[in-house]
Amino acid sequence: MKLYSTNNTAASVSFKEAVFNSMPQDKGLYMPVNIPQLDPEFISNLDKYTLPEIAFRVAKNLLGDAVPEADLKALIEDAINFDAPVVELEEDVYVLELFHGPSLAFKDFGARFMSRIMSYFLEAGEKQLDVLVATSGDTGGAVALGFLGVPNTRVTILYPKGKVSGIQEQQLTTNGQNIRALEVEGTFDDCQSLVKQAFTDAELNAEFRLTSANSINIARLVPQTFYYFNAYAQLLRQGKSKVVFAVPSGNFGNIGAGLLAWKMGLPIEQFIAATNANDTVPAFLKTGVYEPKPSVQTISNAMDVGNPSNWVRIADLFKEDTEALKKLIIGYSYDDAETVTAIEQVYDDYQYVVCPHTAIAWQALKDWQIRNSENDAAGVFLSTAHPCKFPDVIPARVASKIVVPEVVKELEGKAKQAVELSTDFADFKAYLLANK
Ligand SMILES: N[C@@H](CCOP(=O)(O)O)C(=O)O
Repeated sequence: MKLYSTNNTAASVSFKEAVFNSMPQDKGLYMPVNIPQLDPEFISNLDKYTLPEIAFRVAKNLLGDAVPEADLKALIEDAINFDAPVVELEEDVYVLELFHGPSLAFKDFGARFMSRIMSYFLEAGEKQLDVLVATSGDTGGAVALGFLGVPNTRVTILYPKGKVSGIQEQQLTTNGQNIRALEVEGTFDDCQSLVKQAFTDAELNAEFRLTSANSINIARLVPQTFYYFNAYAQLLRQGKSKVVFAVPSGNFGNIGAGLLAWKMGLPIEQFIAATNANDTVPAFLKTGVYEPKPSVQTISNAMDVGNPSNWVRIADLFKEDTEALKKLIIGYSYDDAETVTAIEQVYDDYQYVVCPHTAIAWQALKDWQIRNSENDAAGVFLSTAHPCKFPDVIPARVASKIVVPEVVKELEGKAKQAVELSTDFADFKAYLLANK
């Protein structure tokens, strides 16, 4: 597998280099030079395969010989050791539950695969890997658990103070060992820009071996393609072969992975990019003007991203063909009041509790289906996090129905360990240098 930079298509690095560099020095993002099509026979017979089998075939198709087959198989079986069921709620409305991993969010796919691939590539005696990660809520917890105790790695999580849920904060800040948390007096975008600046800082790069666990790292996107194929496999088992995916979207890594799956030949008819008030992409899809704005705080906090990192990858996939992009991806955005209404509606219609991000995707799917009533594709909305992570923003009558998993109960009483930080890069740099 070779990858280029979205800012320089002539550059070419190996998968291992792309994983460790995270992003090219020219500030673009890595993209595969080739996105090989999977055998159509395999795709039309996906229903015969298990999730680990599908994941292996998809990963092998993308990575080529970057990891020997037996090692790749073992790595996937270890990383993706939880399910991603598609549940039918009504005719042609399905939820893809992506919250059955240890941090109860879809980020477990990316974080667990990434920690294992990095650990696999790290050689004995090499310098410690310093993993930097910015989070608006869910990435941080998944990365913390994915890397906890992984030898020769240290994770530094930056999160916006007061803008993540109580359980998300506990997941980020109570781990100790090789995981540390920085509580930034700013937004997710501030956290993300501190991390990105660190990657281009000569002094920090000389001192540390820096890498990122955000979806700017291609190792996060590869495993996120698996569940699109696996969802299709489940639909095939129910006699459905046409599909539309509604994807809760913040940093656009999730939908970016779906588009990679589509490029590999998965017959997805439509992507619905569902956002909260941070509607940079839906606004672009309507007006043609791409105008990142500072993020605003919402109750679907993990999607509070004003300048989505992965949009450059998506634009790159379509090169100059904006019309094709706009045809395949439709954008919808909702404010907090609409989000709460959607949570209540989902509960009233199906006695099913969703998190605020998932509610937005459901609403977008329903709105799309109303406008496209002649289309008989199965509509699948992605459930990106377990609702128990957001008890305070879900109306009490619905929240009272949530069954809280054991892993959350275990967080109770654990002490928060976090260092407060300003949004000034000089402070972040000083912290890193003083805490080697
Ligand atoms: N939604 C994210 C924000 C970071 O996005 P990522 O996909 O680049 O890690 C979060 O929950 O932290």
